[in-house]
Amino acid sequence: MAGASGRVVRRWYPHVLRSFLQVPALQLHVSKTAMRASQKDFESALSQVKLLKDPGNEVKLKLYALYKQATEGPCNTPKPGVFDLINKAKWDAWNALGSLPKETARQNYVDLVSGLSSSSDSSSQVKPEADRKQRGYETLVVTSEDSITKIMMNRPAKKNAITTQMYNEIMLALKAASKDDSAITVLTGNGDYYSSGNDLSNFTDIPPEGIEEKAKSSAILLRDFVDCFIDFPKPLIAAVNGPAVGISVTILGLFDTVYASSRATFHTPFSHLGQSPEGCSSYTFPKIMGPAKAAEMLIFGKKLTAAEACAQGLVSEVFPDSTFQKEVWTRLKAYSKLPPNAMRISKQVIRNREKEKLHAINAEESRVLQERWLSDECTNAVMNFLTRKAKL
Ligand SMILES: CCCCCC/C=C/C(=O)SCCNC(=O)CCNC(=O)[C@H](O)C(C)(C)COP(=O)(O)OP(=O)(O)OC[C@H]1O[C@@H](n2cnc3c(N)ncnc32)[C@H](O)[C@@H]1OP(=O)(O)O
Repeated sequence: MAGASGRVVRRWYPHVLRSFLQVPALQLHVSKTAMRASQKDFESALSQVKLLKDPGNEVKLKLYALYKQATEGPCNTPKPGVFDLINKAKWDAWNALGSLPKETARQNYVDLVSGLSSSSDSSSQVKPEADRKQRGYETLVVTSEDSITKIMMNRPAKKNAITTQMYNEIMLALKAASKDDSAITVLTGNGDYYSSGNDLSNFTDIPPEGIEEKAKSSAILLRDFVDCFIDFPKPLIAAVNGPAVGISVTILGLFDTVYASSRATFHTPFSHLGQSPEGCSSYTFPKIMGPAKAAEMLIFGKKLTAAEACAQGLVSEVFPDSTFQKEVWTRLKAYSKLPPNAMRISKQVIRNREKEKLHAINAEESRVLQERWLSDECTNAVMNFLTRKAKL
């Protein structure tokens, strides 16, 4: 037991101490302004600190140490025992200030509080939309706030059908989100639909090399797209704001959590389109809901309500449509405050066991679809959709 507790202290404390000593305001020399903080400034900083939002343990330790040094001088109490973790951390922080003069400690305390107040003012301010929105996306709105990166599909007039450009932009946004400082990433849709799946007009853009080349490049795009979801390292949440079709449904099996509006439906009409399952759904769906239920969706195109999808394990929770946004974002903001490394590692432990398998399944599904796209069944179904209005 002694060994275990001792190890915890040794591993985290030097980090606290190091960062404590690196803060310029706390360095152990008398700065030009060090003698200027009056008792009044110090008292006002003491009142101000109570109004700040929680600055985190490291900063609280720094504040504690400076307060003690400013009011009592060098550390003068016995060192707490090794298992008294909190008091020992406080004692160590104070003791590390050595013989720093009381006036300097008072000034450093005032400087630190003043820095915290200005950064807390700017972080609580509602940032203008233009600042939060990441530039460079035409089919998405990508924002990062409250440790959450939100990727919103943004073709509401086309029910967020996924064009080649949107596939590419989603991949870019996921790659950027995997490296940014957000804790969690959310995919959602703008408007009444989550997404109507693959934009069927993708199939009309045939290159001079012919239809085979189109099928080949589409299979590569599909495989790369799904790979991004398999490999995404942080918790990935779908906020399914409305009906979802095709590939927007199948990839849900690769998300960590799926929240759905009560208005959402889940539909994979692959046979109707002369196509076959993708997004690793040939593996994830039978695993999630059992083979019989999966077959009804993937072979017969049965549409599920949100409640049915939840009962079958594809959806984590359903919220009434009228409160969907409010309830989901409140929940997500709470989750985004959990320790990000622990969440990442938990996801890795869950996902790594299956990663290789998922990549192999993705490759196989993409290969089969490449052939399907060249079939008469598929060509006719896509033509029927694209000419349906002309026929009316
Ligand atoms: C690189 C390739 C990878 C491929 C991966 C394989 C992926 C497979 C799939 O995703 S299969 C699923 C494909 N999706 C569909 O089959 C859905 C087709 N759309 C519909 O059935 C309907 O549009 C609807 C039920 C989604 C909505 O119906 P309704 O409410 O009546 O609205 P409209 O049909 O009038 O739609 C409005 C507007 O949007 C256009 N649109 C909607 N979905 C798509 C789509 N998937 N592809 C292309 N265009 C779509 C629709 O044509 C209307 O456009 P308009 O106003 O006429 O210009």
